[in-house]
Amino acid sequence: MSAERTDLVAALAARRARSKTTDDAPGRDELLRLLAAAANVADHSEYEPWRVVELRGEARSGLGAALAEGLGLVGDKASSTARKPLRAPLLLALVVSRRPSPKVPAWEQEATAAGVAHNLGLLLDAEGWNAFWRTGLATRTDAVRRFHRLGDHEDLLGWLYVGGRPDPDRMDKPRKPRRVDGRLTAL
Ligand SMILES: Cc1cc2nc3c(=O)[nH]c(=O)nc-3n(C[C@H](O)[C@H](O)[C@H](O)COP(=O)(O)O)c2cc1C
Repeated sequence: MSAERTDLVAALAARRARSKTTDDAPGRDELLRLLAAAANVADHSEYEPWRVVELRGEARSGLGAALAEGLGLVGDKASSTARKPLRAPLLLALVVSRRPSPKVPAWEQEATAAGVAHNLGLLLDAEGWNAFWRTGLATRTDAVRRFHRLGDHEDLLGWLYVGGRPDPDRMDKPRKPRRVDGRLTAL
């Protein structure tokens, strides 16, 4: 096995979602570079049924308000929900953008979009950023759809909360290897 392939296995095994971030975040050029690699997924008929929306600065407060509205919250509950997107400097909204097709059903297009999202999270992690995929009960509410300007053929898959690592040189405790023996069966 080549060294590059071994690195990929190690990067996947080491990936973890860390919630604490600094205010540092990857810029647009870095995101485009990582996205170009993350987009290299299995994609039936190459519909590219996905897109990603960057939310920085005030846009995160707009999302917070939409989350509270989507859940019909008022008062303190609305305020605490509205603060949630401020936990990271950059949120990447993950959108499945389906195309009507007799050949490639919706679930296949969703699998492709989810693949891009997983890849992007992994690459951000491997490049030293924090990336935490979050959703919530408000994710597919009308208020949140409107905020992201989704079309009728689109749905959110959640957000990657992205930021810097407070102490990049600190080694994480090695995580227990995933137990997968019962998940690989044969017929
Ligand atoms: C579609 C999706 C939605 C998720 N939503 C949340 C969420 O809202 N809150 C949360 O704590 N974890 C959520 N997670 C799980 C975290 O992203 C993360 O996987 C989990 O905290 C375990 O950490 P790990 O990825 O390092 O194993 C979600 C994962 C996926 C794939």
